[in-house]
Amino acid sequence: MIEIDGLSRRFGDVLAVDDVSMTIERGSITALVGASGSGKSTLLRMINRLIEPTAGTVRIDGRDTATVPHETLRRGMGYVIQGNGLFPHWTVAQNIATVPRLVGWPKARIAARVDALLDLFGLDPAAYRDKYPAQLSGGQQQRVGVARALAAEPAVMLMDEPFGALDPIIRAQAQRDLGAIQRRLGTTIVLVTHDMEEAIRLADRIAVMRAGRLLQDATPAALLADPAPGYVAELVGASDRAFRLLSLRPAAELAEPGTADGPPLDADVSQREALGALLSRGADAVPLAGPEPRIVTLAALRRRAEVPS
Ligand SMILES: Nc1ncnc2c1ncn2[C@@H]1O[C@H](COP(=O)(O)OP(=O)(O)OP(=O)(O)O)[C@@H](O)[C@H]1O
Repeated sequence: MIEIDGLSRRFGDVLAVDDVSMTIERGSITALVGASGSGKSTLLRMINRLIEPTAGTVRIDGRDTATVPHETLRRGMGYVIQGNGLFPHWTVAQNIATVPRLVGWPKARIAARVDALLDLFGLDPAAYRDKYPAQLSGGQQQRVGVARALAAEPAVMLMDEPFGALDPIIRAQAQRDLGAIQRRLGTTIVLVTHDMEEAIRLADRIAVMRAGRLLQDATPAALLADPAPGYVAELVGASDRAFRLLSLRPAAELAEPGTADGPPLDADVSQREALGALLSRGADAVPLAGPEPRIVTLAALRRRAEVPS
């Protein structure tokens, strides 16, 4: 668990982070969102003390990070930045092995870990371990960057716009990879992003920052259903809120007994996908695959999408 308490950082006249307190549960993904200059990166970098706070504390599993030597703290946390920061003259394997080597893992354990991570990220170890970063696509480089940050099995991973430079399709793939790996390894992830869709898709909690202050820290569903008035409500987007709410939940949740025309939708589609099918079929109800005949109706979706004004 990461406990941030009264954390501030001043740069000259600028209060980049202003008295932020929040708790990040172990094994969760927290997204920091907000406009450019709102203090997201500064807050992130104070967690591993790449930036020293002007005031306040960060405790990790109860231990004040001010009492931990910088080296130890940073090696214990993965850190990924936009553009991946791979060493160009090192092979993929050498890049991934950076921290395990520093902390003195035996060679065989490092080699096994490198191959396991390449596998995990869908890169064939035999084909990729000896390549140099310039021989990889941008998406592959980014995956190697994330693999490197995960190499020494850090309990905490800090990510600053990790997917910012990727095109939309590769970005979606990278987000799915990260979600799957996080669930498998139980890593605690703090992620800075400009992209609200990314935050909604990936995060267990979304922290919205503005001018250094934390305005709201909530689950995606709570943020969409009940955003703080003003900036957060604007950011969440009044017109998109209904769609975003529907994209979070499965259609099966709203299923009722009955039959309707047309091919059944897969049992695991989201409510948003069910709405899409209803609109494109011009129907009031669509069938949903399953052992019993069941349908999702436009009326049920409409009730679900209603957000208090
Ligand atoms: N090293 C520094 N020296 C002086 N000012 C800084 C420094 N780092 C950040 N700032 C200022 O602190 C404020 C917050 O910056 P920060 O990079 O944390 O914002 P951000 O929300 O991450 O922005 P972006 O999304 O553009 O990366 C900005 O006004 C920035 O100019």
